[in-house]
Parts: sequence; C-alpha cells; structure tokens
Amino acid sequence: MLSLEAGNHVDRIRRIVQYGMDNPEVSAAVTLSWTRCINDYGLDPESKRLPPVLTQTELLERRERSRILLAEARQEMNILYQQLADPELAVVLVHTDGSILHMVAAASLEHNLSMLGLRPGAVWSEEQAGTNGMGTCLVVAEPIAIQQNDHFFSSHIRLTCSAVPIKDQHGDVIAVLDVTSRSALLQQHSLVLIGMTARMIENRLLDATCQKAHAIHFHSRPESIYTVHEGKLMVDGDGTIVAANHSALFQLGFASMAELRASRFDDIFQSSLETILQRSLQSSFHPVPIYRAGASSRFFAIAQHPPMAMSAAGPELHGATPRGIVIPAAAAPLRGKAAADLAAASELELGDAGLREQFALASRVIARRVPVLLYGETGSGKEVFARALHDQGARRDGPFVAVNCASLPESLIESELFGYRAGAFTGAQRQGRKGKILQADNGTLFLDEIGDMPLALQARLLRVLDERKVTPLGSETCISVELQLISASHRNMAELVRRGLFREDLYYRLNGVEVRLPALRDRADKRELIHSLLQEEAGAPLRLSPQAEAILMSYPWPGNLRQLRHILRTMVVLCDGDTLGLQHIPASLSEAAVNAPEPPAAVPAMIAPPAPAAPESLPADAASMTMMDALNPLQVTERATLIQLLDTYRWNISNVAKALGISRNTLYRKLHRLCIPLSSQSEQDGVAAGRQGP
Ligand SMILES: Nc1ncnc2c1ncn2[C@@H]1O[C@H](COP(=O)(O)OP(=O)(O)OP(=O)(O)O)[C@@H](O)[C@H]1O
Repeated sequence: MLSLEAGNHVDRIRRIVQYGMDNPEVSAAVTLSWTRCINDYGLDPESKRLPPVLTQTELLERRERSRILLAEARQEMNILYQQLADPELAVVLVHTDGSILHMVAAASLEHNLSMLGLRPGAVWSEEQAGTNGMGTCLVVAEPIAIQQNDHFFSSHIRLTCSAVPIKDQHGDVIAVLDVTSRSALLQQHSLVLIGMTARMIENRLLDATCQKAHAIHFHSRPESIYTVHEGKLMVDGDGTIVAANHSALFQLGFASMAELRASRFDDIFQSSLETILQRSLQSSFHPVPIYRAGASSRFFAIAQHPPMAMSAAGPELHGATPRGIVIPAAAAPLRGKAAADLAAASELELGDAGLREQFALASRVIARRVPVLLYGETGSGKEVFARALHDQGARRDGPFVAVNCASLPESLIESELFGYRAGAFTGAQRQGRKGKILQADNGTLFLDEIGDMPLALQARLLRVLDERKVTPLGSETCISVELQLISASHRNMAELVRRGLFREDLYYRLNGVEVRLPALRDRADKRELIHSLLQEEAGAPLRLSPQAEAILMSYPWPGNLRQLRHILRTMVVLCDGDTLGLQHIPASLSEAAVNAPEPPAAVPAMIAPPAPAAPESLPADAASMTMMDALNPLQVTERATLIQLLDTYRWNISNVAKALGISRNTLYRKLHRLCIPLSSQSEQDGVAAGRQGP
C-alpha cells in the first residue's frame, strides 16, 4: 500500500507521461526519462525496489577494468568531497553500466545510504533504478540535476543528485561523476564544481593514457595553464595530435575531436613541435607565446617531453600512477575523516580552501617536475608544505634535503651546497664532503630563503639546474644529479630581480609555479588549527575556555604557526587541570590581542593582501621609508605585525625571538629585511631607534 505522498508521485508521473511533455512543473529531460522508464524499460512507478547489487567478484572485475580511471579519480573525488563540505552527501563514481565503482561519504552516513541502495556495486542505470542522476546522465551524456520528485521511484524522492559525464579523448562517456545528497539544498554551484572535477579527472586520464606523447598545455591567459581551464594537446614526436581535452577543442575552434585529431601540430600553430619544446626548456617551463596558424590569436604554452622518455633517467614512476601524483593508500576506499586525511599529506593541515587549492596545484605541477616557488611569512609552514609535497610526489622514497640560505654564512653556502673533494681547501674534511645538492639526488632539494643566495653562487646553481650536473669544489669531475626543486622566500623575488640582487634567469628557472601560503591570521581554518595543534601539544584532550579561545583568535600571530605552537606548548605546561583559560595565556599576548587592529580581510592565497596603513608610530627614518617602498604587501603586513609584537615585548629582542621561536640572529636579519631599524643603543637595552617602550 503506497503512502499518500508516494501515491501522488505515481499519479503525477503517469499523468505527465500519458498526456504529453509540455508540463511546466517538470523539465523535458525528466519527462523524457520517465517516458523511457515506462515505455522502453517497462518499469512500474508503483513498485518498490532497491537497485540490484553486483557480486563482489563482478565489482572487482569492473574496478579492474577501470583501474586507471579509479586511480586518477580517487583524489579528485576526495578534494570535491571536502570542497562541498556537506556531511549529508556522497560523491560517487559510476561505471558505464550504472554500477557504483567508488563512493566517498561520511562513515556515519554509510548505513543510511546503503538502506537507500547507495553503495559500491549497486546498479543505478536508468533501466534498473528509473530516473536518477547517475543513470539518466549516462543516457543523456550531459550534466544533469535530478531533484527529489524528479526521481521515478518514490523510494528515491528524498534524494537530490547532480551528475556529470566523464569522457575519454574520443569524446565517449566512460563514467559518471555524481553527487547525491539527502538534503534538498544541493546548490547550483555544486554542478559547476562537479563539472570542474570531471574535467580534472579527464585531464589526468589524458596524461595517464598518453604516456608516449608530448603534452602541450596552453591558454590565452598564462595564469590559466595547469588549471582546469587549460587546453591540453597530446602530440606524437612527428607532430600528430593523439588526443586533446575539451578546452583545447573549444579554444582552437574545432567542431569535433575527430576534426582536431585529423590536424597536425604545425597546421594548428605557427611554430613546430620541436621549436615549442625548445623554447619551453629555455624558459624553464614558463609559458611562452605561441600563435594560431593562419590567424592572429595568441596563446601561451608550456610543452613537455613524454614522461616515458624522461623516466629513462631514473625510477620516475616508481610507486606513482603514470604521470599523475601518487595517491597514498589508493587501494583501500576511505571515507569521511579518513578521506580528508588522504588529501592532507603528512602533518599538513588543509582546512583552508585557498591553501588546499594551492596544494593541489603544486602537487600537480610537481608530478611534471616543474619547480615550485613558495612565498609566505616566517613560520607560515613553507618547509612543512614542501615536505608534504615531497611525501606525496613520485620521489617520496628519495631524500628530502632542506637548506636555509639565510642561516648559512656566505662563505659556507658554496661548500654546503656543492660539496668538496678531499683536500680541496685548508680545513676541509679529509674524506671530502657530499654537498646538499648531491644528497638530494633522486629526491627533493628545498632551498629556503632563496632570496639570500649570494649573486656569485646563483650562476653556479643555475648551471646545475640546467645541466643536471654538479662539480664539487676542487674537483674536475661532474656528477649527474636528478632532483625536484622547491624554493621558498618571504621576500619579493621579482623586486629583487628588478633591483639587480637576484638573477632573472635563475628566478624564472625556480619559478615554474608560484604558491602563496596564507598567514595564520588570514586562514579560514584558524580555529580548527588552534584546536588541533593544542591536542597535539597536550597529547590528551584539553579544553580551551571561550575567553582564551577569543584571545588566540584575535591575536595577529606575526610568527604564524611556529609561534602558535610555541605559545600552546607553554600554555599546556602551565596548565594543571583539564581547561586552558585566560590565566595560562602570556600577558603580552592578551594585551596585543586586545590592542590588535582589525586584521586584513582574508584573501585568496594567490592574491597578495592589500597593504594596511602603517601604524602612525612606525619609525619615520627617511632611508628606511625609501627602502620600505620596495616591500611587497605581504611584507608590509608582516612588518606591521612584527612592530606590534616588538611593542608588546617592549622591544626586547630576546623575548620577541623566543615568542616567535626563532634565534636572535634570524630576528635581526628579519628586522633588517623588513626595514625596522634598531640603534646600537637599542640593541643593548632592547629599545628601537626613535621609540620608547611603553
Ligand atoms: N600545516 C601545519 N600544521 C601544523 N603545524 C605546522 C604547519 N605548518 C607549520 N607548522 C608548525 O610551524 C613550524 C614552522 O613551520 P615551517 O618551518 O614550515 O615554517 P617556514 O614558513 O618554513 O618558516 P621560516 O620562514 O621561518 O623558515 C613547524 O615546525 C610546525 O611546528
């Protein structure tokens, strides 16, 4: 016996199918689907049934056939799940026969979803399950949203689905990516996000399936390269187009994939494949302009050799999915928090959406051996971020070697980086020394504070990067080296180049892609970070009183995550009970938090924050003001917050260094770089030039 609601639903379907398609309540796509269900598949809307489920062997067999698809889709599905941030939904990957291959959902929802027939192996083809997002998308081969009452069977009318087809390089549908929610509020923008994820998966599949082809990434705007909007052509050594993505088709104005594939690279562009490969190498894989043949339209492009050819140099693809990034624990389907952990490599907290995007972008380009340049204030986690990239890259079994160019005396950087032969100079170790570059062979070299690299050594470093060979000091022998380079700076590198302090060619060589890490005060996940670091430091559940939390939330954190960790560590030591309160917060911190100006509004990570007005009391020293003009907005913000901290500690350098968790020397260097002058008197008594402690 049907409930009243179900009965009405059944009547409505029968009425609309019987009396024609022109019903404003229901879209044409849904009416057509209902008609197919009744007329073609002989389904009865009155029957109550769950979709059939494949046996375990059948499911394993489908998964095996879709192995590459699954490997490429899992991580993108996890990212999508986190972006949608709704515990009521499931992200689902569906085979062309309608069976669910993989699902990401909160563990707590799993049972309820299963009761509705949503589980791996369940067959949601339109023929089996009536009108629904997954099955109907497979039939229409277009993005579709199926809202609650649009479903054919009344058992599904609590669900809302948005589904997008995933196509191969021939334009054929090979799977459907679907988001199904128990809430009616699946937003319109979800369909856009799902579409972008599907494009991402298609791009990854191109890489994975065209291992022997050259990849040409292009777009009319250089910043769109390596994003979901890029055009991508896979080209054989002789210039034949092997495959392309939809953006390429659209940007180049081809009507079909077949038409595009019938063309050759030099029919499409004014340059030959060889020329564009050469120019990409010369520009250190920075986008170069390229013109459409027979037209004046200009694009920017990066051309790359096939990874199969590159892998001859070393075990490039060991442990990694072809061309793509390594997907940890990809064999075991993960859900909920575990799924979120999967994308959050090692200790990296990726609760901030901007940061998460940056991490995904950097992971992608690192898989292509493109160098990454990180920007971020002190303690914002540049090294932690670099390590996380290494840990999930193809070289994760190799070493991660970090060098801080600012903390090494200039005279030592050369031997530290390049190493030396036995007896190369007085004082050298007898057996010689392997430099950091060679130590990083087959792994990652992280060059922190790269802006402090002396000019003379910049030329040597550039040679190493170009030739992939190192000659240790005092030696005549070149040693080959293969490494991924990540560098970091909190200084404006472009400005250093403009002022002649950094080589332009090296800058472009390092800056394959630029990633800006947000300051702690701008992070959207600041509250969660405070709590997760607190639990880490305490090692056991420890509560934070609302007042203490309010102080920690409003403090500007000039020393970022490092400073936060140090302060929390101190608070944990001071606390005897099970709640951290105001009494455990250092007084200086509470005062600074109370007096803190409105922090600058959070900005997307790639956009530098607007420079806040300098506090009235900033040093008015004329020379430093001129130098201040050279500071970038990030540094201006850092400068203002550092001055605030100095105020809090009455300009006592030792105390400020301690609060930031850095050495006095590092702090002095930082003050110098940020044009915060200290007189010799102030160095003795901790008072800045022209300023008095309160
Ligand atoms: N994502 C994170 N999650 C938790 N803690 C973090 C994270 N990132 C950084 N930290 C903490 O902050 C400290 C400083 O991080 P890291 O050394 O990566 O910063 P940095 O930006 O490289 O600093 P600097 O510019 O001074 O070299 C780490 O030792 C760690 O305690």
